Amino acid sequence: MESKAFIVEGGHKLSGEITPQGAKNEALQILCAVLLTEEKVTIHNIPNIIDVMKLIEILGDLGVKVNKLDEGSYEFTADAVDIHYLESDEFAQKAAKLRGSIMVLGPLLARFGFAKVPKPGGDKIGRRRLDTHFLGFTKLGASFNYDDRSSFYSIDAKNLEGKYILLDEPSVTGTANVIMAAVMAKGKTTIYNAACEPYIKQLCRMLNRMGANIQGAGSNLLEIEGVERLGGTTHTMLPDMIEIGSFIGLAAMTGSELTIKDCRIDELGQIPGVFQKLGIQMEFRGDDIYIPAQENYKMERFIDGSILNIADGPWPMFTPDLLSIVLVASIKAKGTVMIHQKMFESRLFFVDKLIDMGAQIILSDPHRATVIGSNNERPLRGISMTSPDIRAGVALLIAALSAEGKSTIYNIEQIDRGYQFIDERLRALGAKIERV
Ligand SMILES: CC(=O)N[C@H]1[C@@H](OP(=O)(O)OP(=O)(O)OC[C@H]2O[C@@H](n3ccc(=O)[nH]c3=O)[C@H](O)[C@@H]2O)O[C@H](CO)[C@@H](O)[C@@H]1O
Ligand SMILES: C=C(OP(=O)(O)O)C(=O)O
Repeated sequence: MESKAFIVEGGHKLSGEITPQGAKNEALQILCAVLLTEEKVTIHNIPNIIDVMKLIEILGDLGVKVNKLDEGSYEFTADAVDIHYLESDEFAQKAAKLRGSIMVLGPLLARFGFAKVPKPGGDKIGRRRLDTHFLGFTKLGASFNYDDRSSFYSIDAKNLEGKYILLDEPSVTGTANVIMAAVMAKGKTTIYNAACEPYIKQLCRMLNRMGANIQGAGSNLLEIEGVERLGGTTHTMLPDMIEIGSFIGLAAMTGSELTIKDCRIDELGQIPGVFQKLGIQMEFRGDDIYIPAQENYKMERFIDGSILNIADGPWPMFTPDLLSIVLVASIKAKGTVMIHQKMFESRLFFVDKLIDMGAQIILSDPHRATVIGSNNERPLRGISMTSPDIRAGVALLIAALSAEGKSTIYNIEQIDRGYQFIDERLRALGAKIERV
């Protein structure tokens, strides 16, 4: 995709049904896990987004046979991995473009005793340290080196041995990496303070189907009994919960009646409840979320009458990836809310664009923004803006679709990194978006 901007004509109501794509952050883990076996792994519901396609390309370059079966369905066979590819300039360039590339480390270490990656890419949303990954690998017996000049992290180990590992923080990609390193280690590994997102649960389920022995999936205490080898399997990605949350925010801000199909509501944790706290009505119809057209909605207060505060935290707390969407959805509500982004320090700066559009927001510091909702009395106005990161990008797109007049959003590669054909899918609901 060569395009650079979306031109959005705001103020149109959307309506209809939309089906979420497969989960981006699950896909990045699951794709790396195909490196753990020389047998065929079939994966369904793979989202067609930039980050995922880049990772598939890297797997292919590493020698994994990639066979596309259908839209979103692929077979992978890692029976001839060329570990020397990790030394190439091409790998350095490609792997540095996405966050997910860091998760080739665990499986390559488990299978080949060596791995390296450049400093990974992903959103520039504050410091994104990787200590947890290397703390885990070194506990299992690997030696670790960081080359400051080339920005390459490398690890190697003749043998990995199961250990008790208390993670310093429940890092999502860190937990996935340590699990993948531990599944074929000798003996028992216990990971405490593990991340427990549905993504990690899905990864554990997949690995168990491949022959691993992991107990505790979905909790913060994982017990892994090492096995000799893993075999092939078939895996289907969950619907992307961040897309689901984004569509709830979109429906609310544009006053649209939308049905979000096949949501796996059982795996959404706090997500629907947080949007309901903003006053957004929704109905669960089987596994669909129905959102009626709402001109007005009123934020709740806490039981003692104090002002609402919505903060992120490691799962099962509210995911940081949806705070930008919650923030934008609160602009139209009646009431006041403090949005507290605890985990990242540069994810709220996009609010200056919302302020330019007419929103009443006070950015108190890099972590906290207070939104004084308009009760739908002061519509936003369209402006030109640049998308700083994936979720802020979609938050700005939602704001633009709800605004009076025309907006231009630049740097939409950020949005395409994580939302599949978003312009096309929203046009089908009646949105006026042009890709230029
Ligand atoms: C490819 C991928 O899957 N990316 C996701 C993954 O990134 P990623 O795995 O990189 O994020 P981590 O879970 O490692 O940490 C995210 C940030 O939160 C901080 N932190 C973490 C735990 C904690 O208890 N306290 C704390 O402050 C970390 O220091 C870091 O700054 O998880 C993040 C947190 O859900 C999401 O935003 C990213 O979309
Ligand atoms: C921050 C995100 O992605 P990444 O970790 O790939 O930068 C995200 O998905 O919101």
